[in-house]
Amino acid sequence: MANAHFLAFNHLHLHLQISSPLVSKRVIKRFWNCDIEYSTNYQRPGFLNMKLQANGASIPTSINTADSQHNKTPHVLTVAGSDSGAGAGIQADLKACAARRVYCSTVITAVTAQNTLGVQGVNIVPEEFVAQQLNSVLSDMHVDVVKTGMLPSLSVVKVLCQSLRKFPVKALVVDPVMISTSGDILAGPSVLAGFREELLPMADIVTPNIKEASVLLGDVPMNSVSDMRAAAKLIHDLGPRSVLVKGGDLPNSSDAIDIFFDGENFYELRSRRVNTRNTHGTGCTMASCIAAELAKGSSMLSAVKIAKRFVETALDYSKDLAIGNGVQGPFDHFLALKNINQSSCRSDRFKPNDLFLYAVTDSRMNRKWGRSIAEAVKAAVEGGATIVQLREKDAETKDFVDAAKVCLKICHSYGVPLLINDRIDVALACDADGVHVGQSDMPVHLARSLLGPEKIIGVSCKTPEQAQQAWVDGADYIGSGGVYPTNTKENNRTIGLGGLKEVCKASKLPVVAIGGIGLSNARAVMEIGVPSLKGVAVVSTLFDRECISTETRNLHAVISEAALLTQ
Ligand SMILES: Nc1ncnc2c1ncn2[C@@H]1O[C@H](COP(=O)(O)OP(=O)(O)O)[C@@H](O)[C@H]1O
Ligand SMILES: Cc1ncc(COP(=O)(O)O)c(N)n1
Ligand SMILES: [Mg+2]
Repeated sequence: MANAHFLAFNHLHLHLQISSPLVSKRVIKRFWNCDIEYSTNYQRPGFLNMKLQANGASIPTSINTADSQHNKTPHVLTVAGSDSGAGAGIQADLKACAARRVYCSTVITAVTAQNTLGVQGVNIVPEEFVAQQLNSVLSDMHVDVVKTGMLPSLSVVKVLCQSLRKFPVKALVVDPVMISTSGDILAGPSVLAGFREELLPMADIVTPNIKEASVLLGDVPMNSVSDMRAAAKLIHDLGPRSVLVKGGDLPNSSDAIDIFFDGENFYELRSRRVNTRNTHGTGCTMASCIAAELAKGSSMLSAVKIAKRFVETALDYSKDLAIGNGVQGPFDHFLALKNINQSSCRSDRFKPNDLFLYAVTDSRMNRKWGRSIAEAVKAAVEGGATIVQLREKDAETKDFVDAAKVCLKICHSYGVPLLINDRIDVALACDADGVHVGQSDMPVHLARSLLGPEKIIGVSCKTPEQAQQAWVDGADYIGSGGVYPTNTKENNRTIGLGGLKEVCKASKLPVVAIGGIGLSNARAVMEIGVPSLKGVAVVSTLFDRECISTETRNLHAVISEAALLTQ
């Protein structure tokens, strides 16, 4: 708030009221002969919306405090201890911030030897070195929000408060970590004075669990939601702008209930209690997630609600993870670990030769011959298809996802990748191996950011320019055609063998030829003699036939012979 320089009115009583979702307190400062009353906060990062009142007039004002260089990446600094088991502490904070898409820097206050059984050792970082880390980060990087976790000594608390006075930030989230859930002491009673007298009055929110709330208030009993409410009010009296008393460890409670108090109103935040042993690090994650949302510009209440929903979702997803042998395991912030199950995963990523005999399904043909998608796919892989693409233009989404899951199992049992045509959402929902997109479907670079680095992305290209672009955009292969006229795709320009050859020559990616290819012309296609051409893709040649597996075997024989001859 060094921005009061625009106040040129001398000898006036100025009343500045800045609309404030975060800060309810008003800070009064004296500049020259003016009394300026204001409260700070931002609705959007970098903007202060305020009302300036002078001599009965009221002027709404918005000050842009952003300095353009600094306003781009939301940034949380966590000041906390390291947990070698990586469920709590600095490691949880980094994961929570990354999952909430906020940059996180780290000042380490202690290194703990810790696992799912408990804390085996603590090594405190000397306070001068904590100060040095704080100075390194805060003097160089623009930090939006500071979040504190394990502060192992009074001197570390003091060093932190000094740094915060020297480098003010937009919000301070204090998780008053004192005792781990395993019962181990992470900060001794000497720290309490530092919390009460110095740190809490600077905090925008403090987030004790029930044990910590009890300790902060001199060991008051904490057995019920009404005890939590009373504690929230008393802790608020210690100076923080808001308080969240977390009830994860409340005895005999079928729901997970937290009490949020902003100095005026109480909010009882309730979620179902997830039945799991994997709750190590919930408190650290909660505080980091609140900090991350504040850094992005949320109001405090909304940040707390998002954080609670995030923890609940992550616990539910991770309820069966088996990491460590102790009573309390870590959870998965990225909701991704349990799908990495070796049996359902293909051992290799994409290989160009997977394109050799590429089967593309067609729902009309399956209807005509009275078969399900899964039956058609099974017959094609039995006959030797080396990759399958589900191209279901008129399927209902739910039916498509269900069928894709079944097809994925079938394909994987043969070591064959399964791709989905066009529908990134369906590919994500069934965890298919990848997608094939056309020039007017989802752009390849966006498909890549949605699907991640390991999925296969193919794109249809008719020209050398499109082939070059596919490479730049991060595709894995291109499909080029129609080589011959076809009924499967309306208004599809035929590029002929000449066009295919041009594309193959220009392509740094492997190519599969498509369009009107069958037993009679597959050999001519394979014989164009450009090394990037790896195979042929077919629809009617396999699926508009009585016996799919026989047709697949026959086509396999033809292209194998052609491949041998062109080697
Ligand atoms: N089993 C659970 N199911 C759902 N939410 C939980 C569970 N355990 C804890 N939480 C939530 O996780 C957050 C952290 O709370 P808590 O575990 O009490 O803190 P701490 O980890 O500091 O002891 C709170 O929002 C709490 O309600
Ligand atoms: C380094 C460190 N920081 C914080 C906690 C608290 O986490 P929890 O309350 O889930 O045990 C911890 N166990 N270790
Ligand atoms: Mg916990």
